[in-house]
Amino acid sequence: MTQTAGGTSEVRTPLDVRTVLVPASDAAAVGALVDLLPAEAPLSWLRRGEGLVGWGVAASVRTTGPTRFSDAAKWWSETTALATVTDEVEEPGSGLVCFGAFTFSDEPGSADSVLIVPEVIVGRRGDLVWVTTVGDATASLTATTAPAPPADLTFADGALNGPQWMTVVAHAVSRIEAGDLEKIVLARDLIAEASAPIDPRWPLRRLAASYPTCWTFHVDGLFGATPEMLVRRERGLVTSRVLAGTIRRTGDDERDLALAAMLAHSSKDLEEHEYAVRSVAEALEPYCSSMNVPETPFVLHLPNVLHLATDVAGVARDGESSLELAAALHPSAAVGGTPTPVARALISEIEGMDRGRYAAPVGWMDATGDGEWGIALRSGVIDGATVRLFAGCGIVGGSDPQAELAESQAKFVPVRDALTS
Ligand SMILES: C=C(O[C@@H]1C=C(C(=O)O)C=C[C@H]1O)C(=O)O
Repeated sequence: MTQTAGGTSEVRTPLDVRTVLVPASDAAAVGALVDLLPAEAPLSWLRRGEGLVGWGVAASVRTTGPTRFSDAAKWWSETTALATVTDEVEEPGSGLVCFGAFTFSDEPGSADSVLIVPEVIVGRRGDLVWVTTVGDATASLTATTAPAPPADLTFADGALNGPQWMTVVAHAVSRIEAGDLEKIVLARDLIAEASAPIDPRWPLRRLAASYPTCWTFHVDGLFGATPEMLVRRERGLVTSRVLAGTIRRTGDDERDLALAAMLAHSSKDLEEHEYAVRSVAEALEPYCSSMNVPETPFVLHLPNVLHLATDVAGVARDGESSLELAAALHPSAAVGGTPTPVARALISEIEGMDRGRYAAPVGWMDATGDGEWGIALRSGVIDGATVRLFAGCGIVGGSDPQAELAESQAKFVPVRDALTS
């Protein structure tokens, strides 16, 4: 049952949902959740082996344009209100759950936004493992056959080549220095082409293994391992992990530690970071009764890069769902810029490509509205034998186009390596 929100009213079939706990004796025998996924339309949200995987489509909705979040949220309220749910687990992520991915832009473009209710979901949190089925679906908890690697993969420039993109970055710097705006995030794309359709489980398994501290996702062709949590709502607690400010790792631990110290004191990176934190704190404030916004960022170590990071936390004031909070936060200055409207307009004017679902909320939500929405970074979109990869960089006054190009290369590494090695 796929619907287009805002269209004609259709008769909705109420969903019959059942969540059962996998007995502790069997839970240990369920291996990595990512290994349970079938090749056909797998859904994934995993970190350190915990999270949710799903498959099959019990219901879905597609939305576009400036009302894409509110249309999806309305559909979810209606869907949850109609459903019959038996849930013996009652953890965030048990019972009725949807996965979702949204477009970056308000402009209708090549991609749309989507919420999908899988027929089967398997969740793991600590020692708990549960299975949710919708309707007559049955769940198999055995590993599926291993996916094959992409065949004969080649990479090519996307919309702009490196020198063209550096010209765009230089133009943005001149606009910042002229006082038009303070920060803009500019992205670029690469196109990977295989000789046969690509099985998303290949990069997913590799990303989950190589980037355990990131959230490894796949929703409707969009996949990646993001280090950035736009918003999580769990039983009244709202948290967000804001990243901005990046240094490439060298592979030499001692040099990387020195780089981490440099990053923590780099005024350019601290400025870029401050804009991102402020945008999240200001957007969350109306929805929280109290908030904690640390004054100083920490350095997040990933295998390819180091980031300045700040964990913002708040207590939810009212009943806004995690998706409504994500809509209020998107796009934060970590992926848009400051001021947001000027940065968004300049992105569409000079970036030269359609971001699709890159740099927009991706994640899941349950019937209570609890959920996690990451920012779809370190990501790609699979379409048959083609993958479009994305990477972007925060630009402030004084940013060097050559250094930003190198930073974007480092941000392509997770998906690039996951496809090839
Ligand atoms: C835009 C991306 O990353 C964002 C930009 C960063 C930066 O410019 O330092 C760091 C983390 C992310 O917030 C990306 O990975 O594509």
